[in-house]
Amino acid sequence: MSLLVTDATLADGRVRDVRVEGESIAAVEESLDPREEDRILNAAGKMLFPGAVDPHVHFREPGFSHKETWGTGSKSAAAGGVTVVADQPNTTPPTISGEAFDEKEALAAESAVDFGISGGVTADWDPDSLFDRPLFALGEVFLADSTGDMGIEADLFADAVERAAEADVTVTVHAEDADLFDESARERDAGGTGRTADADAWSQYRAAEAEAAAVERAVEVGADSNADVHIAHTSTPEGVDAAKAGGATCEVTPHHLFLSRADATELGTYGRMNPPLRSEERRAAMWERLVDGEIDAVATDHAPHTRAEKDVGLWEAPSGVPGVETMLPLLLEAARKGEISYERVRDVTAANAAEIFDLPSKGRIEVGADADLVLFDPEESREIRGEDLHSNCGWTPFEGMGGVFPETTVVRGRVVYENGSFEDVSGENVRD
Ligand SMILES: NC(=O)N[C@@H](CC(=O)O)C(=O)O
Ligand SMILES: [Zn+2]
Ligand SMILES: [Zn+2]
Repeated sequence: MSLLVTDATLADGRVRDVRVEGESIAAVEESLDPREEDRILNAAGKMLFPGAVDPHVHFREPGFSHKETWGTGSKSAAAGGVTVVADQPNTTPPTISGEAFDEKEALAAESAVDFGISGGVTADWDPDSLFDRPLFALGEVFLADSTGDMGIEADLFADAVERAAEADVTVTVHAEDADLFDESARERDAGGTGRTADADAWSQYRAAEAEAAAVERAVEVGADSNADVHIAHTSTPEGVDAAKAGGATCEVTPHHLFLSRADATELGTYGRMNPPLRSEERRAAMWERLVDGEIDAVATDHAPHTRAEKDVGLWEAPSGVPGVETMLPLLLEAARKGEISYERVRDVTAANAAEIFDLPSKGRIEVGADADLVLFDPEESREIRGEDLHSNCGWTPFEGMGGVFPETTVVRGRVVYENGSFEDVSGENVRD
């Protein structure tokens, strides 16, 4: 199969024709002649980006198919322009052994987009069999409990980092120090359930200081073993600065860029996640660090839970929000408004994660790269609505905000999504 995308505007403003042969990009030229067998995608007036690489999703299988499946999660990814996802280990069973990895990989055959599977660490892990598998990364390694209660002790963390360094696998870290959580915040909870709860008490509880302290520890341990450390979902400028000072890479989620404690009261438990929403001032500082180039990548931490699970009190509700379908749309909307450049959006959603996680064929529109592509009309902004999205959870914390959504998403040369419809194709493990 061959595909010819004509007159596409690239992130840097160049207008190009792009020819796809098989799974790869074969040519990027000012003008290419169509061949008889070509499927033509007329991109006049539209922009073409490399498919986004999201190194942090929770697609919930095995164990929690009522929240999300590889089928629904990956469709949500494709409809949002994400062509590679990396799944996290807090499933049931947790991905802490070779056997658990194999079980998850079999389920991931349902994925509409390419995927990676990361291995986790608990006191019961089996590093020998786990490192025998093609891990996307070791992590997220939980320094404090989050969904799945996989928080680990300092000694085990140091052992795990050493093992990962020996295996040349990047370690991704959920960096919060539970010793610095403010237990007194529980008393300041005003009550209520679901939307009527006030998630600000959650932000007070999992205090901002707890992040930088844990990041500092993680980068120190990483330096001792000469390991590659990547800090997951940094939510504070202090956390980012500690990561960069320690030589680590880091990511930020869309919810820490586009939401803050100012939204927590309205969101209620639907705004409860780890790390929690931060002050408006810290949110703005994160945005600055993203635009400046200090934050390496945007990753969604797509963590769906059902409405029934969220419609309880603040301290009983599970942590996490969905986001894989709205990351690129929110960033493209910000670019449309001139708040960030298209080139920077391209880099933080695709090229940088591909580089950090060693995916040389992903994340760029160049001859020889995988033909993972997203086509969109940069002026076509619409309201984000939970009911329009494809995640099984059916809600979004970004309800009512503007987004520029993909029209067409291509994974290794195959159109997987076009104007609301999916084609029945399956993704592959990026490490196979
Ligand atoms: N971020 C969250 O609040 N929740 C995540 C786990 C995690 O990434 O910590 C989940 O799996 O639900
Ligand atoms: Zn986490
Ligand atoms: Zn996560």
